[in-house]
Amino acid sequence: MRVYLGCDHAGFELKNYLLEHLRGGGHDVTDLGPQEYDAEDDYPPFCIAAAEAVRDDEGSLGVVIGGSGNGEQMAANKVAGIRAALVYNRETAALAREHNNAQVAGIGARMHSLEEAAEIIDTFLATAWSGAERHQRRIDLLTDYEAKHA
Ligand SMILES: O=C(CO)[C@H](O)[C@H](O)COP(=O)(O)O
Repeated sequence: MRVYLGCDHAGFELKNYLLEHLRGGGHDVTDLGPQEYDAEDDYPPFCIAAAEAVRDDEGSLGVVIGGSGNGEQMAANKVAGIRAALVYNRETAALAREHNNAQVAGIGARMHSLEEAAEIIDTFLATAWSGAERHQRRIDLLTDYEAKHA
């Protein structure tokens, strides 16, 4: 799986942990930064860059990481066509793929151990979109709204 990562200072350690963990698991992982720890940095540019990379690479997935994952998920969702879901356990990670066909997971590094976060992200990456008609219908309604703002 091609995977794009972005974070802020609060997610920096987990981002680097996931980079090694996912590469060790055979994933093709691209780090959209930051490359250096900066306690004053801001998550939007890094998370938007990760979401844009996913948008431009059909079939890839992204992970955006912060303290809570909330703002990171919001940033990713600003990229047209991207569905980013906050994942906080294995079930929400699986449902984000099965029901929402989310291409990006947001996760809070302050909410989990490194190992637990890696398990959640492993689940997100390993779970397939169900393709169920009712879920596609709901996604289509979101896509329509995004296109028309009405
Ligand atoms: O989770 C986040 C956004 O949703 C950020 O990582 C968090 O707000 C950073 O906080 P601070 O600047 O106090 O370290």
